[in-house]
Amino acid sequence: MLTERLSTDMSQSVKKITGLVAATFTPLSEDGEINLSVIAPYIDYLVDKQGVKCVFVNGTTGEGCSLTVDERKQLAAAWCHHGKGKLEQVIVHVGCLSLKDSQELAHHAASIGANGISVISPSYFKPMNADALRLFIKEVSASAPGLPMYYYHLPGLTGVTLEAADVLDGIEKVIPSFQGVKYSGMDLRDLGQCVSYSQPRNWSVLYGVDEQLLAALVLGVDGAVGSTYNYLGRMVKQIISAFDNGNHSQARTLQFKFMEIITFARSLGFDVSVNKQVMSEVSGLPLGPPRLPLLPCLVSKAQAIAQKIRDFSQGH
Ligand SMILES: CC(=O)N[C@H](C=O)[C@@H](O)[C@H](O)[C@H](O)CO
Ligand SMILES: CC(=O)C(=O)O
Repeated sequence: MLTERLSTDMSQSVKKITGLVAATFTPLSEDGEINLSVIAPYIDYLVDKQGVKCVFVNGTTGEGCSLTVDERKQLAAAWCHHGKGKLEQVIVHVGCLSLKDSQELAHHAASIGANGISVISPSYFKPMNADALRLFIKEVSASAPGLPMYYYHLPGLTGVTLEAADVLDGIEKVIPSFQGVKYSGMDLRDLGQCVSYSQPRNWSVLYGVDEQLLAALVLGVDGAVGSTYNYLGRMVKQIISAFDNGNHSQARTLQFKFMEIITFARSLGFDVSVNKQVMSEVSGLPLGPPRLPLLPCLVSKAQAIAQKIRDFSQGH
């Protein structure tokens, strides 16, 4: 009964996610095991050094799909536990190829006090149409009916080309806990349609392509989830403030500088592995190597990118 009431009222009672959400990296030890001892200092770094108080755990950046269900539970629990009183939102990504695994992770996320869950489309057997994907998300949500559910749209990696706006259409009728979308696609028309559908429903639309955030802000997204907010959170907050204050030329100047960093990083082969090493270099946190099939990155590469980031942060 309580769950039912919660679910029905959810979209009005859940606070929108605004501002920046860091998509966290997963610390591994040199022998490839998850290294939970880094989570507490990692949270302090995000809050104190970057002013970022929301995290998205076990997503793309966190190599979620390369981890076991048990590892994902341990990581989610550590983020929730150490984040208590420090973080505002811990969103746990629970997407897996197996519905059962996703349900287990959703149920677990509710039991550890996560603030929300998110799910990516299965990508081996792909949903045939938006109905099939909505059904999958619904079945995951049913394992954590009291937790806000955010659809994670990432066509570039899943290969699922359904438009997010089609997935959202009518989804509130099947999933009472549905609360928005993390949009990591490039299609601004589809993104705009998601914003326009979400606004009257009080859902959150979070953008996920950091280097073109400004375009998404113009379209009215509520916030952003990204890997680079781990180490460029402070800078990107300035882009958002400039935009909010109507100082568009300042917002553009900063976004262009940000693009320059990403362009440089891409010229060196920027992937999650390089990104993770960059975060280790900038923050000093020992995040360790990535897990196969990602290959460890040359430290000199990450150092070159980290230097660019430092120059940028110091306003050069
Ligand atoms: C595919 C992927 O990992 N996207 C990240 C999150 O959505 C982004 O934060 C990118 O890492 C970032 O925009 C740099 O290209
Ligand atoms: C970047 C992002 O949102 C993710 O790592 O899942």
